[in-house]
Amino acid sequence: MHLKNLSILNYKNVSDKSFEFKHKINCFVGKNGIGKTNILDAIFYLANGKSYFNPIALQNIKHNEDFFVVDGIFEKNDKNEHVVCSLKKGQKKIIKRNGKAYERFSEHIGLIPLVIISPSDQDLISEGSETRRKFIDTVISQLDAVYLQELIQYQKIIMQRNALLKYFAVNYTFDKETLSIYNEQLHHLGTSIHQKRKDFMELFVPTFQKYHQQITNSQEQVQLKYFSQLDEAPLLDLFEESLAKDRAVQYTTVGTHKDDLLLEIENHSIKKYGSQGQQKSFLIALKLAQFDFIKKQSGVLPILLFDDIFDKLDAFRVQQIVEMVNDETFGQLFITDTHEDRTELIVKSTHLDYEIFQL
Ligand SMILES: Nc1ncnc2c1ncn2[C@@H]1O[C@H](COP(=O)(O)OP(=O)(O)OP(=O)(O)O)[C@@H](O)[C@H]1O
Repeated sequence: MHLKNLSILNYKNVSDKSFEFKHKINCFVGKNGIGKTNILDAIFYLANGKSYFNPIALQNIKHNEDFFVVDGIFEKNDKNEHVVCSLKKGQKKIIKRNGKAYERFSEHIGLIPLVIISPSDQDLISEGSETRRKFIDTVISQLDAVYLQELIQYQKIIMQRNALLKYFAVNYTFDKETLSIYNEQLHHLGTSIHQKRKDFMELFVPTFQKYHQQITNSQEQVQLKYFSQLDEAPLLDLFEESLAKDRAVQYTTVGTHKDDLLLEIENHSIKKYGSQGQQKSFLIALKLAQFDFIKKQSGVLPILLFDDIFDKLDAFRVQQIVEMVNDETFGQLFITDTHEDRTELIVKSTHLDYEIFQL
C-alpha cells in the first residue's frame, strides 16, 4: 500500500502544496518550523481522521483562514482509495472515501494502516502511566474489538464507583451491597483486560526485543515489562483490602486502570538512566514492533512516517535502521530532517527509489 498523491490546503502552516510520491522513500527537508512535520501530520490525518499532534480540530486550520482540506490518493491492493478530510469553521468535519462521506468516522479506521515515529513519542517515557496504557490499548484494540468495548465499559463503571464513594463520604453513609455490584462487574471486566494485556505482551515483547537488538547491535539490554496489581491477587480481593483507603480518598485505588509498562535499560528506569539516544532507540523499537502488529492484522505493509528520527542517534544506529527499512518487510516511508546532506547520504545508501522534497 502506498500514498501516490497528496494535496494540502490551509493545514497548519501549509497554505497550498501538492506532491507526487515515490513508492518507497520520500523525504521532506528544510529549516526548523518550515512545515515538515505538518505534512506528515496531514498524511496521518488521512489515515486516522485526526491530527497526531493537535487534538483540537479547529487549531489545525491555518491562522486567519476558515477551512482546511487534505486530499490523498492511496493505492491499496491494486485499487485506488481517494481520501479527503476537510474542516470549515462552524461546520462539522467531513471525511470522504472515494467521494462518499462517512457517517461514522470509526468506519474509516483501519483502511489506511500507518505508523508514525516522532519526537513526541518521548511522552511514552516521560509522562504518566496513562500514556503507556493508551499505547498498548490502541494496538490491542486494533486486533480485538471486544477488548475496546471492555475498556469503555470498565472506565464507565470506575466513574460510577468513584461517584458512589464520593456520595458515601459527603452523606456520611455506606452501602456495601451497591458497592459490591460495581466490584463484581469490574472484577469480571478487569480480569479479562488483564489477561488480554498479558497475552499481548507475551507476543509483543520478543518483537520489540528483536528490533531493539537490530538497532543497537545487541550493545545494550533493555526490558519492557507489564505491571499490574492484578498479578498479585484477584481484583475482588484487592477491592476488599483497599476498601478503607478507597473510602478515605473517595476514588478507586486498585484495578487495571493502574496498570503500567516498565521501560528499563540494564534493569534501571530508562527515564532516569537512559541517554537521549538510548531512549530514542527504545522508542523506535517499540513503534516498529507496533508496525509488525498492524502489518499482521491488516495484511498490508503500513505506511511509516519517520519524523526527525535520525537526530541524537549515532551513525551506526542510523545505518541499522536504514538497513531494516531497506528490507522487503517495510513499505512506503516518509522522512523529515533538517539536514539535506545527511538525508541524501542515508537514502542513497538504500539503493531504493527515493525523492527529496526541499521545503
Ligand atoms: N494552525 C496553524 N496555522 C499556522 N501555523 C501553524 C498552525 N499550527 C502550527 N503552525 C506552525 O507550524 C510550524 C511548525 O511546523 P512543523 O512542526 O511542521 O515544522 P518542522 O519543519 O517539522 O520543524 P522542525 O524542524 O523544527 O521540527 C510552527 O511555526 C507553528 O507555529
